[in-house]
Amino acid sequence: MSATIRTSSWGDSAENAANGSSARPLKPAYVPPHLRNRSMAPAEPPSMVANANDRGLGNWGSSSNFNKPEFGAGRQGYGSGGGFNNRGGGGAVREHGGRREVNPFENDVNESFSEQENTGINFDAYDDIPVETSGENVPPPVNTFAEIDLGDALNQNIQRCKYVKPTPVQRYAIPISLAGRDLMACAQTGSGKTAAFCFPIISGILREQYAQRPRVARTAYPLALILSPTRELSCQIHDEAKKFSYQTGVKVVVAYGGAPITQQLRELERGVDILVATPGRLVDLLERARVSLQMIRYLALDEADRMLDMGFEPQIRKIVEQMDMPPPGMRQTLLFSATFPKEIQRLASDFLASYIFLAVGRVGSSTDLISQRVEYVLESDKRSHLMDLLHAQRENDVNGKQGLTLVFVETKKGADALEHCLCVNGFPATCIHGDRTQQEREQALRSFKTGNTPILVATDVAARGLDIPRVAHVVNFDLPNDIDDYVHRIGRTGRAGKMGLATAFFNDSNLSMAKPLADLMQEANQEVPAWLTRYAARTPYGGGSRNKRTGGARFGGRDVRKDSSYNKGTDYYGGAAGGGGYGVPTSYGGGYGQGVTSAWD
Ligand SMILES: Nc1ncnc2c1ncn2[C@@H]1O[C@H](COP(=O)(O)OP(=O)(O)OP(=O)(O)O)[C@@H](O)[C@H]1O
Repeated sequence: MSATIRTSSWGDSAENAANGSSARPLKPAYVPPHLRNRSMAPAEPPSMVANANDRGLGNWGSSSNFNKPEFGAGRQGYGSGGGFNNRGGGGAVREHGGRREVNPFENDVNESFSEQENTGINFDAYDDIPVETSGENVPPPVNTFAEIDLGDALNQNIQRCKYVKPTPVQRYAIPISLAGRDLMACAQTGSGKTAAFCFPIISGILREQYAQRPRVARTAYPLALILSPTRELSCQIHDEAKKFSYQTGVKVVVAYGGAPITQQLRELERGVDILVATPGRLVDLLERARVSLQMIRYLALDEADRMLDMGFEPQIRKIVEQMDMPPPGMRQTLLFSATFPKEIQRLASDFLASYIFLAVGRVGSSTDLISQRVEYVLESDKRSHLMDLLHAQRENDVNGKQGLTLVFVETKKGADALEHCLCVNGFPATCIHGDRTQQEREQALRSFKTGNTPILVATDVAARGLDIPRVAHVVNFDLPNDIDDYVHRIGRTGRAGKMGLATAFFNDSNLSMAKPLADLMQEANQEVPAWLTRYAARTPYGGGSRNKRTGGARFGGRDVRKDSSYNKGTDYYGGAAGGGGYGVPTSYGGGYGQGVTSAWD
């Protein structure tokens, strides 16, 4: 027997709210495994959410405390951070446009390292972590933040963040960057790369006496530019950078597409030292001459391999090479990612001068922290299988503090459809993808983060960089076509010392992923099902043509300059790929050519 319910999808409920109707087609409700084949009363209609922007917990068990900001709220009363030095020039950064600086720690609900919940990163586990550095005169790593002279104000903010020790990537990357060297850094997801590039930039800005910036009306002259592929990630980096630079006088501004440009222009006019941006919006600002890159001293590309992938490469080249940014050698360039395919490394060398290559960790994921499972699920069974998993999760929830579940699908339509299906079956879900308005995207993410809707269905727009505490489970409902994308997706859990679970649904449409997936799992000491090993043996290496990696060097964990074939006959740092473009017939989501609206940006 199936119960019928009325429901409303996210988009529709807004529309319905407008026209006073909420009628939807009738759908059978999900029946949990233990109630199947039983005569039963119609399932309780899920308490669907009235508000189009708030999918609420509905009947999601007893997880009533999802919404509570339990940690760190109201932390304040810190003394003035002072300043590293009295930096001259710069101008606009001291006063924050004459406004009082908001305490970014005030509403800090990041529980990652709270005493109650977390023992913090298990640093001992990292003691034997393999680290590879190459390049000339590599500065030695440090063991503590105290060993590095970051300045009082920044040190105080590090304490406010409750960072006790530097993570392995920070131990190596910060001294390298502070020594003024260009860096290509590869370290696993959730291992603290954001701070690894933010600390040296902030410290450097505080330390240096930069020449007076030009005074051209309505044009901003940032000293540092941090580029990232998605709006949400740029916002996150901006939030982090604001914490790190609190009371230092360093001004951080974010610019990204999909949001009104006027507000961003106003912020820029008030002065900016560090500009965090997505490429599309930045190009717009440059073309309007509202931003000049003439004074850039630091360029950081987060998710650098994605930024130099064919979707973004033309825009990145335009920003870095064709506008007024100082060339390599005159600026410091920092590239970070958890994955660095060799062909991207080659391309990246165009943007670097005498760089140091750093690889921290064994494989391109948080390895032991993430339990990886792969299950054979027919396309037609995926939905019911997912609901079984979610149901079991709910049943096993002993303390009412269910973790969050992130479900990755291939297409935007697929995301909408799955979200709808979950909601009508009583699983509080929301979704994020490139066809949603920016407001909807931000609202969905907020609702997920707070636990109000503990299931987020997402396309690859949420695959990289997002640091969402309490993501306990990542489900690859549709496997990606590229193993690196898999690495980034599962990296949304098992972050910063926490354990996580990743489940992948595999079927015959994923044959090209059999071998890379089996290899990756094996390297991460995960149990590889015998059937997957058989598939892997039968199928040639696939996993995305842009990402063939030779020699077993996982996640590009090897400096491409060491390859005998590297750049034969040309200058070591001259860039092997020349004009870029490495002819990749990819079908990965999100990439876009010049002038095309992006799901990412
Ligand atoms: N030294 C530290 N001590 C404790 N926590 C830290 C430290 N450095 C960073 N963190 C925390 O670790 C978490 C992950 O950091 P971050 O988002 O920078 O990871 P990432 O390496 O950039 O991951 P991804 O590859 O997914 O982008 C964040 O919540 C951050 O606040």
